[in-house]
Amino acid sequence: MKLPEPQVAVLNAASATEELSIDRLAEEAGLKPETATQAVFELRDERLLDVEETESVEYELTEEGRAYVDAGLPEVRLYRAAIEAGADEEPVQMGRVIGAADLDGPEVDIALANFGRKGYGTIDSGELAADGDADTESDPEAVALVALANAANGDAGVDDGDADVEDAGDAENGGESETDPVADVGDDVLDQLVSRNLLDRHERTVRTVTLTDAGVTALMEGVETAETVDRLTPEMLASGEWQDVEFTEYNVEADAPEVRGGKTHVLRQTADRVKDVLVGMGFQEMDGPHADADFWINDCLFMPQDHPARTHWDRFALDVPPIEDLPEDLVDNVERAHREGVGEDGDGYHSPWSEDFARAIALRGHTTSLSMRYLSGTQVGDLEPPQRYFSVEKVYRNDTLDATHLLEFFQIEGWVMAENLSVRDLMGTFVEFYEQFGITDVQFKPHYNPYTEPSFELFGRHPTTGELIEIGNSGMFRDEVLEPLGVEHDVMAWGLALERLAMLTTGAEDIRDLHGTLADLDFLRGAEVTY
Ligand SMILES: N[C@@H](Cc1ccccc1)C(=O)O
Repeated sequence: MKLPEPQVAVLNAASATEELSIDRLAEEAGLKPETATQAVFELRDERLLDVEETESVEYELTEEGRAYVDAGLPEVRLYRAAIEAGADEEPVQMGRVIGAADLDGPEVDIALANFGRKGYGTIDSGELAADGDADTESDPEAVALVALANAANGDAGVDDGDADVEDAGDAENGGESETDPVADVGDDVLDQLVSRNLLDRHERTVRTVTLTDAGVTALMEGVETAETVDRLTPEMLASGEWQDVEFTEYNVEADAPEVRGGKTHVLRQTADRVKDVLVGMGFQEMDGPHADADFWINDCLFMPQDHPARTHWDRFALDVPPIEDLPEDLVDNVERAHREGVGEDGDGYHSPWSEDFARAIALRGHTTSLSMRYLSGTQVGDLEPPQRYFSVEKVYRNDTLDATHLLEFFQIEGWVMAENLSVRDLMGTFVEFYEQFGITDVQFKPHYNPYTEPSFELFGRHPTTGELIEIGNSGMFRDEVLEPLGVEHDVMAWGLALERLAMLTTGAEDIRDLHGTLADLDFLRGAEVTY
């Protein structure tokens, strides 16, 4: 087998039985660590080496920690001074003890806090009492500090002069098995020292390398240095060897790692396609506020104010001032429709109706609020038939998250105003729309909405599970909706779920695979829609 020189050196230095760190391998192979690291990974890719990663934790004394190694912990100094002042016999004036303990500035607070915490004594109305039996000699924090300092000094100068102390299970840096100083110190003591800012904790990844069976076999069969080199190394540059070597030719057919560029999310692709289709069918786009007055979200739709969907269970209410600008005539008309009904035989709800509630702001639970705004003439003026409007926008519902429900999702809202519309027009529109997405068996089920009559739910068959899933809701707006708005023609309308459409076109079985924090990236990368 022929390999580039650094790989040959690393392979020869590696062992099948002993785990070696990359630094150690680099040293034995006479390579710079970065050259060795690269060679290690190349050899791993060729399955000649195994690389194992372990997290190691290192502790380093801070400047403050080092200062206490010599001077003693402030609380220990305070205790000694207290004993000398006889505070184990009877309480002593605190100021006297502090003075004698030679504590300055911030050390005073540190000493007092830890003195109490460790039960060295008590402080009461300016007097300090010491517990004569306290054993400051074996204070775990003090003992640990000294042990860590000794270990760090022992190491210093041997390697890189780093005064680091490593946690258990690490066999590098010198290798000689001394007892691990950190292993004897309990985790809670280490945590305490870190939180007192006497120790710094560093986490790092240590990679250890062993030969694989294939690596051993390769070595036994003989590994030679390839005559050509495939890259420049720092060593070649430093020695000038680069001038004499022959470089390997590029293999433009070699496998390369897969590079994934960004792509438009399937939901966005679906939304864009929906817009294209609807514009192609003669629709114009609506827009409007995500947070809107309940008036537009519900009252205009003849939704009684005590309807369950309007309770705090389903609604995301917002703690903001109520809406001010509502057309007064419209407010009156809507109130009248709710209380008394419309037309000659209209009846209304005869239930209380509060304008304050109507003006309160919430996140919209459907984009039918936009349809109300547009139909009322407040957005683009009064509209003469025929008119077609749509939106593909986000709505918010306090639902329970599951395979078919999200708390935020996109609705494909739409309506058509014309003279003499029938249910056939409504159904025909959906058939034409869904055909553009390859969905040819839309099914209709009679339904009830307070604002449409008749109403229909739409269902589509899931391509992989074969189950019928609900994909939309629709109907012809009632007079109780249209009359207050001043609309004198028929209006058919709908709200379709964009995510459900995407489930049918991508085969996603769980809506959460499509978007949100739980989205399945592999699924999304592979999801292909041919819109
Ligand atoms: N607002 C309805 C959809 C709908 C809109 C317009 C008319 C009829 C139904 C929903 O969210 O389910």
